[in-house]
This record gives sequence, C-alpha cells and structure tokens, in this order.
Amino acid sequence: MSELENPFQETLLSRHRAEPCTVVIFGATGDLTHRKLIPAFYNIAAEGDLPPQFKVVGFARRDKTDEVFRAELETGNRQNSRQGHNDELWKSFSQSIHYHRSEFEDLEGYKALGRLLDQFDAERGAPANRLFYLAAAPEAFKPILEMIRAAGLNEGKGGKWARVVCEKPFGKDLASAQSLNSVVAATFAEKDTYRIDHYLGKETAQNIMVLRFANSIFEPNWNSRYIDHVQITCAENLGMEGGRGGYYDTAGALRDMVQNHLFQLLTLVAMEPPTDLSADSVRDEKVKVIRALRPLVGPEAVGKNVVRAQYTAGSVNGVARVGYRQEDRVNPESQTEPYVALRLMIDTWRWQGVPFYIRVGKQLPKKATEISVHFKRPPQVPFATAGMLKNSENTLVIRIQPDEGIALRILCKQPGQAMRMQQVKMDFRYSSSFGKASPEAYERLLLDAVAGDATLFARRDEVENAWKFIDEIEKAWHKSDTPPTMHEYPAGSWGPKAADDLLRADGREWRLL
Ligand SMILES: NC(=O)C1=CN([C@@H]2O[C@H](COP(=O)(O)OP(=O)(O)OC[C@H]3O[C@@H](n4cnc5c(N)ncnc54)[C@H](OP(=O)(O)O)[C@@H]3O)[C@@H](O)[C@H]2O)C=CC1
Ligand SMILES: O=C1O[C@H](COP(=O)(O)O)[C@@H](O)[C@H](O)[C@H]1O
Repeated sequence: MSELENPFQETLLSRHRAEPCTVVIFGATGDLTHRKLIPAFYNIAAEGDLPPQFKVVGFARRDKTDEVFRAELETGNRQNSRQGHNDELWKSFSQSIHYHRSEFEDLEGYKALGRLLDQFDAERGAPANRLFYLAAAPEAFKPILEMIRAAGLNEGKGGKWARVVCEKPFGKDLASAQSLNSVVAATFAEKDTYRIDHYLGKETAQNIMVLRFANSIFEPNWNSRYIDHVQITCAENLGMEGGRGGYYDTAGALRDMVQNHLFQLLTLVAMEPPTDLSADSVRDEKVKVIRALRPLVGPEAVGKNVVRAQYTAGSVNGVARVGYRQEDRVNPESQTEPYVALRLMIDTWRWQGVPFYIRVGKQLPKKATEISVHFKRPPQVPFATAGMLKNSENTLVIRIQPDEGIALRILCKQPGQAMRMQQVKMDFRYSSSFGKASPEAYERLLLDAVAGDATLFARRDEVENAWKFIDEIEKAWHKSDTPPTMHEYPAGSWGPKAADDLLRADGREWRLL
C-alpha cells in the first residue's frame, strides 16, 4: 500500500490530538495571540478538532482576571476569526482560557504556573500534555526557556509530553540562532522543539510536494534539462503599519522573509523526493537544498547577484505613502532594505545552470505570493517562421496567496485559417475545486504541534544553514568598505530598475503579477 493510501499516519495524528492538553502562551496579551493564535484555536474548536479537556493559559505581565482576558480575546476573535464568531461556541470555548500574571524573568511566577497546571491535571483526574508557545519578543526567549527549566516545567508528567513552539524570528544571524538553539536544546529535546514558519502551514505551500511527487507528469520534467529558471515573488502592499518599524528596521527583507519563508518555498520546489513523509525524511531533503546554495561571498558577488532597495514616497492604489526612512520608528538614515531581489544557484545535479530568482518587497502594487516555473522553449521546427514561438515558454504558476491555485500556461493555435499561436491558461483554483476555505496556517501548525508532527516546522540545521548563507550577504552590505548600492523605488511600483536589470542581464524578465 502506498504512503498516500496509508491511513496509518492520519490515525496516529488523530490519536495524539485526542489526548488532553494544556497550551501556555507566553506573551498572551500581544498582537499575535489576539489576531492569530486564539482565532486559530477557536476555528479548530469550530471544526470539532480540539483535544479533549483542552486548556489555554495566557502568560503576560499586566494584571487582569480570566474574565477580562477572555473579553479582550473575544474582541480579537470577532475581528479575526476565519469562520466568523458564534456566541454560543465562544461561550463554551472561552471557558478553557485562563490568565496567569507574571514577569518573564520571575522564577516564582513559573512555580505558580506549575501549580496552576497541576491543579488543571488534578481536575482532569490525570496529567495532560503541555505545549509552551513563545509568542514574545525574541530577546525574551532565553529567559523564558531558562525559567521553564528552572521550574522543572520542561519535563512531561506521568508519561505525558512537554513541547515548545518558538515564534519567528529565530535569531538575527548564525551566531544568535546557534546561541538560541543551545538554550532551547538545554531545555527541550529537538524532537520536542517546533520552530514555526507560518508559510509552511499555508495549504498551497503544502501542496507543492503533492504536485511534484504525486503527479507523474511534472517530476520527469522538473530539472535543468527542461526548466529554464524559477521565480519566487512575495509582494506586499503595506509598509510599516502597526508600529512594526522598530522591529523591521533591525531586520530587513532578507532576514524577515528570505531566510525563513522564501527559503522554505525554495526548498519545497527544489528538493529531491523524500523516501517517506516523516518529518525528518522531508527535512533531510530540504536542508540539502539550503546547503547546496552557491554561497555569495564578498561585495562583488553580492553586488552582482543581490539587489537591495528602499521605497521612497509614492502611492499604492491611490493612497499616498511616505518613504521607508520617514516611516514611524525607522531610523531616518536607515540602511535596512524593505526590498530585496536575488539570483540564486543550487549546486546539485538536478539544478545545474538553473537560476532561482527571488524577490520580496513592501509597498508594492499588490499583495501576492507566487512561484513560477519557466520551462525551456521547444525546438523551433516546424514553427520557426515569423517568430511564431516568441513568448512561447510554458510556465507553471503556483499561486501561494491570494486566489490560491495553480495555472499552466501553454501555447494554442488561434482559431482561424492562419497558423497563429497564443498563450492560454489552464487554471485550478482552490476556491472552486474544493468549495470551502482553507484553514489558516496557524490552525494547521498548532494542531500539528499538538499531534507531534514536526514536518511543517524548521529543524535546527535548516535554520542555521539558512543563516550561514544570509550572513555573507549581510556582511557584504554592512561590513565591507565597498558595500553594494542601496537602490530606491517609489512606493506603489514593482521595485527598483536594478532588479529588472538583474534578470535582463540573463535575457529574462520578471513575470507580471
Ligand atoms: N504580531 C504578528 O503578526 C507576528 C508576530 N510574530 C512574532 O510573535 C512574537 C510576539 O509578537 P507580538 O504578539 O506582535 O508582540 P507584542 O509586543 O504585541 O506582545 C508582547 C507580549 O509580551 C508580553 N511581555 C513583554 N515583556 C514581558 C515581560 N517582561 N514579562 C511578561 N510578559 C511580557 C506582553 O505582556 P504585557 O501586555 O503584559 O506587557 C505581551 O503579551 C514575536 O516573536 C514576533 O516576532 C511573528 C509573526 C507575526
Ligand atoms: O513573517 C512575516 O510575514 C508577513 C507576511 O506574511 P503573509 O502570511 O501575510 O504573507 C510579513 O508582512 C512580515 O513582515 C513578516 O515578519
């Protein structure tokens, strides 16, 4: 029986989900908890998939009662729940939510948390599994983990597990990621550590492996013999709203998006088939791709293959926007890039000579993430006359978001006497094919963490190898005497001219979105 027909994995996950569980969210009065985590749990409850005797404990420093905390979360849920808000469901679901006030660095607060968790276990009549979710600023991860360990909360009780979920960013360079990994490893085993990357929870990202390995028509063509190049675009039409400028200006597009989300998409497109669907088989193949990225070392190589840019004042869809350096909480002399485009080469047999172009930017004309695989042109015979095969490349477009789906662009003969050709599109849309909205990424990821399936979470070596690659670029930008240019683009445009030139130099151009 093939893996795809094998019900074993689903049964295993269901069994794990079926055990009682308490989730402790550190930083529970924050934006992430209100906009993403609680609405995700609420929607899991709406689907009937919450573990039995489920509890959430929100941990933060401001004083408040369970009732006040629940009322605040209710407001967040009304605004952010994917399936809307049902008063009856909320009433029963919210009874599982509790608040625990403590400073992150106060050991007594963790001991009191331990007593609260024990009390819940006593009420249930048996110990439950425990999931610790670090939804706090990254500098808080270390003290939180150390306190969890000092209070002995990292050990499961009565044969039950204790796990940790770490939010992004996971470090800001290789050294900080390694240091954080050491702290995590001193508290939780790697198998109990879940580094979240919400792009992996997106349905369309999960579908890449199915598209490639469960359909016999794509994989034989998925290599340098047939593929000319691959593009990955992640466009955002927002800037530094919601006070994000402070964090973002310490990161930039390369650290904020490329090191994690876009590299994850890249690995799914470029990896070899795993031998099975276990977390480690899949992640073994993904990390090989990151390790095979041809390093970009020094200002010359970086200047030739990477374009960084900042937006200047402009308008997005008719709304005026300030320039990046004028954004709230951004240094007016900032050297941080809200846009980056890269030409990457993967030194494996499969991908010899195939460039992977990646671009990501803020204040672009629309929000859209897509991967396009551009196939080589066929031989010109018998259509060589009059440039019939101009613009003839077949393109497979995987729309990650919005309007999730996959389109294949092929050439067809236009109806009529003359032999004229035109590109047409075969298009599959999630919305029409499946008739229901996909779960939010966080729903899937939270359930997987509870079920013990780490496939959609980044492993230690993936994170560290990705930082190793990124660090060289950051070094060329910020630590060299001849740093590559910081380009500019008006807000609302598709990025700097230099990014177009990057492809033009190879005789290619960015796909229009
Ligand atoms: N928001 C988002 O959309 C996204 C966030 N993330 C990541 O999620 C994490 C959380 O982000 P976000 O929710 O936006 O952060 P916020 O700044 O909104 O929330 C911070 C939380 O930490 C608590 N806190 C801060 N200091 C202490 C302390 N010393 N002791 C106890 N509690 C403390 C605050 O509690 P109190 O209110 O009591 O002060 C609050 O609950 C970050 O790692 C971020 O990078 C990742 C992707 C998206
Ligand atoms: O992690 C992050 O992701 C968002 C984009 O996520 P999406 O699911 O809306 O595509 C990005 O805006 C943010 O800067 C980054 O930290």
